[in-house]
Parts: sequence; structure tokens; C-alpha cells
Amino acid sequence: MSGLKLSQQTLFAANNTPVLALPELSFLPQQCWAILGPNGAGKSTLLRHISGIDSEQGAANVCAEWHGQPLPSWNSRRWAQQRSVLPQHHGLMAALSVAAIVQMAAYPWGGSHPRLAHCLDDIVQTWDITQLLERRWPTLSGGEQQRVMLARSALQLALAEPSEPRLWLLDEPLAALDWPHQQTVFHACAQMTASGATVLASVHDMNAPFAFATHALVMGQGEVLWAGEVSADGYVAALEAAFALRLTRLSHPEYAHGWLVPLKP
Ligand SMILES: Nc1ncnc2c1ncn2[C@@H]1O[C@H](COP(=O)(O)OP(=O)(O)OP(=O)(O)O)[C@@H](O)[C@H]1O
Repeated sequence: MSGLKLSQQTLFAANNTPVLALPELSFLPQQCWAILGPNGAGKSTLLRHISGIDSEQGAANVCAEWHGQPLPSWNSRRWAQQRSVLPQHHGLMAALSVAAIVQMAAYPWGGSHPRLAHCLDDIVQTWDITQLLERRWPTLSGGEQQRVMLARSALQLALAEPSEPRLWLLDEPLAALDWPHQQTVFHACAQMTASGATVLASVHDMNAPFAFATHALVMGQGEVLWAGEVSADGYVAALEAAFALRLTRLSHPEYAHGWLVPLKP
């Protein structure tokens, strides 16, 4: 079985509280999944478990397969050469330069890679961080920090072998970004997906998945309510159930899918 396959299971927080009841789910190559749900529904928990971060902390391991094999442990170099993670919280305090942070993407290859210089040039352009390279991390604005971490994460997968399976896990990639830089995330996800990778990204904007995702996973409080193609009718109904609101779809001059707008409670 190719891609990422999750077994039916319950995911737990670090204090062993049950957080999310998962059904069996499959995320295939060339699929980009948007993960949506209310605050506290378990989006980060899911991404952290898949990435392996929580197993490093001693929480329950996730029952999952990656291309037919049990999910590798967090510190597996091989796994780091195939999957890249953008965490919700960066937790970085050090006064490192932006250039040093972005190049951390090469750590899974021992810090150097034959394509590093070439890929770095592309990534720096794409994420609009040329002017930031010599700046120290704590001096950056919130959106600038987010772009740096997106660049680091994207570079890690750019260094991966295109013929190998690749997984991009993005926890709220749109957070703190202005509209033009949100478009960069959409394009990067689409490109990564088209190149054969599997992408999972949590978002709060219910219109965003139309711009970048092939599929959506909609969570209620602690459970998965719906999983399917973004273009399917069930997507909107699932959002209404997840957020306990009514939505209407307005026509849009440029987007065939229209624009979802909440109605008054
Ligand atoms: N270490 C912990 N101890 C106790 N509860 C935790 C812990 N970590 C997470 N939780 C709880 O697990 C639930 C799911 O959290 P999670 O961060 O996955 O939600 P989320 O869907 O990503 O939310 P948001 O949209 O607010 O980012 C929340 O109720 C959270 O308070």
C-alpha cells in the first residue's frame, strides 16, 4: 500500500487524555489534504503523532504505515529524508541567522547535500526571504518567521529524492501570513503534490482548501466527521456540522467553487 495509512485508533495527548478517535484513513501520493476543525479538535495532535514528535515524548505511538512499512521513529534519518514538518509553534529562542535556520533542512543528510546550493537559491526566492538571510531569528516579525520555517521545511523535501515517497506535514502554514504569501503556500503545496508527494496541512480558512487541496479531513470535537474530495458536496455539510454554523456559497468572479460565507447563528 503506498502513501500513508492510519489504522482505526484513539490518539492521546502527552498527559494520556484521549484526544482524537480516528477511523482508518489513507493519504495517497499526489493527494493534498486540508485538515479542518474547531480549536482543540485534534488537528495538531494528528500531525504530531504522524510526524513522530509525540512518540519521542513518550505518548502513544500512532498505528500507521508509510508505503507499506510501519511508520519510522521520529529520529530515523531515513524518515527525515522523506518527510518534513512545519510545527504550529516554532519554539526557537536562539539568535541564529535566517540562513543558518533554513540550511538546517540538510541535517538529515549530515548537513550537506550536492543540491543544497541550487535548491537553496530557489527556496529563498520562492519564500521571499532574500533580504532576511543575514537577520537574527528573534528580530523577525511573526509572518517573516513563518516564511523562514516554511522555507526550511520546503527545502528539506526539495533535497529528498524525487523518485522516493515524500510527506509534507504542515500545521497551520497560513498562520501569520499576508494574502500574497498565503498564495505562495498554495502554490508550494500544489507543486509538491504534483511532484508525487503526499501533503497534509491544517488550516482554519474554510475557503483555502479550494485553492490548494485535493481532499479535506473535517474534524468535530475529538472525531473525524468527514474525509473526501474538496469538490464533493459533503465538504460543506461537514463544515456546518463541525462548527455548528450555517454556510452559504456565494458566486465568485474568478473561482468556480464560489466562496463560503457563514450566515448569522
Ligand atoms: N499535553 C497536553 N495535556 C493536556 N491536554 C492536551 C495536551 N496537548 C493537547 N491537549 C489537548 O488536546 C486537544 C487537542 O489539541 P490540538 O492541539 O491537537 O488541537 P487543534 O485542533 O490543533 O487546535 P487549534 O485549532 O486550537 O490549534 C485540546 O483540547 C488540547 O487542550
